[in-house]
Amino acid sequence: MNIIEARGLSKTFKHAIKEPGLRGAVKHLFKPHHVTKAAVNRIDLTVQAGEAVAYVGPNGAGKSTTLKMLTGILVPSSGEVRVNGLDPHRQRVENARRIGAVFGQRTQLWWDIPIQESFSLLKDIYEIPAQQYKSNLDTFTELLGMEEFLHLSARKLSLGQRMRADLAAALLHNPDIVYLDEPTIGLDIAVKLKIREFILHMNQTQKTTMMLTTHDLGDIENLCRRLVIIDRGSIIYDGSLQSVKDRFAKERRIHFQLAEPNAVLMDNLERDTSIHIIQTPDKDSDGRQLCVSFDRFTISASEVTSRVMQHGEIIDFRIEEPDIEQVIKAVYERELDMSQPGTA
Ligand SMILES: Nc1ncnc2c1ncn2[C@@H]1O[C@H](COP(=O)(O)OP(=O)(O)OP(=O)(O)O)[C@@H](O)[C@H]1O
Repeated sequence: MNIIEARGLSKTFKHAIKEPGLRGAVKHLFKPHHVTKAAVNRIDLTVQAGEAVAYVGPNGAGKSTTLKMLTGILVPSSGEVRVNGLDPHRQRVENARRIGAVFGQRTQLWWDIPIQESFSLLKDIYEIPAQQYKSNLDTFTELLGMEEFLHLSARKLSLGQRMRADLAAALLHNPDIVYLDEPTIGLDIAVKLKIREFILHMNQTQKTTMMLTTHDLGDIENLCRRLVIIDRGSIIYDGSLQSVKDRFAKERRIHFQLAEPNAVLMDNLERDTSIHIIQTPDKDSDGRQLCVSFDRFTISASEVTSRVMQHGEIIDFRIEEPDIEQVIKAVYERELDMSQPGTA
């Protein structure tokens, strides 16, 4: 079942163009000049109930604007969107009952009252049955380690404590779908792991659909099998994290353990234009470790291995997994053409 369905969804914003200085301000007052810019440009997106989707892209790509349209905060300029069969903006109240949202930079908790009181207010607002409320609160307190700060007000919490409380607040009413905008931003590794475990737990046990925007690749690798990349308002990739690696990680590395130091092999590799030596056997090593890199769209791993084997005996070898961080960085920096499938 599709829980999110967006077709041709767009949002444009009008930006005022002012000349600098007082003259520009006066001129703008009498003859305002605006340009219209598409923050989200005709995106199609469907998400199945129970999926965990990472929605990523460089700064200003349109991630938050998309989430705001899905939550009903912003009205789309054009296109269609349905969440749980509802129009998120027109049926905002009904939609809000069935979703949860965590925006890393803001809190939905009351600033000056104890966290447990905030939770209790949410119980009344969402009309959560007493038993469900108690069971969720107990489970969340345990999983997120909230016991020690339940009596404190949001104002007094550290960022990590507040994020845990915000996450609990967003899920207390058992929403079908939760939007998480940078849920681990600025957190230390221990809290990050706790939050990831909790998200994973809710996704797996309650089948809560998770839609997550993040710049933290650890969040993506640990939580989401599906990756949607948006750039300049358009979706440029929608697929698995693994296939991003398979299709776009150009450079591969192989680590060889040689039977013995081998000058002839090294000479041959130095002359081979498709293979680059990363780590030459030197005085510090025993001369038997060799690491080479190659462009996998130009030459295959088996061909590299066979070229090495032509000149020397190999005891062992290991192909290094491509670094997803480097791939995503290349996508953001527009070094990769996402419309071109890989050749291998
Ligand atoms: N209320 C607004 N008025 C005018 N322009 C806006 C508004 N909100 C967003 N924009 C513009 O829309 C574009 C997309 O912004 P958005 O916040 O969706 O990006 P993002 O992908 O979430 O970025 P980030 O990773 O930096 O949070 C940006 O160019 C931004 O300046």
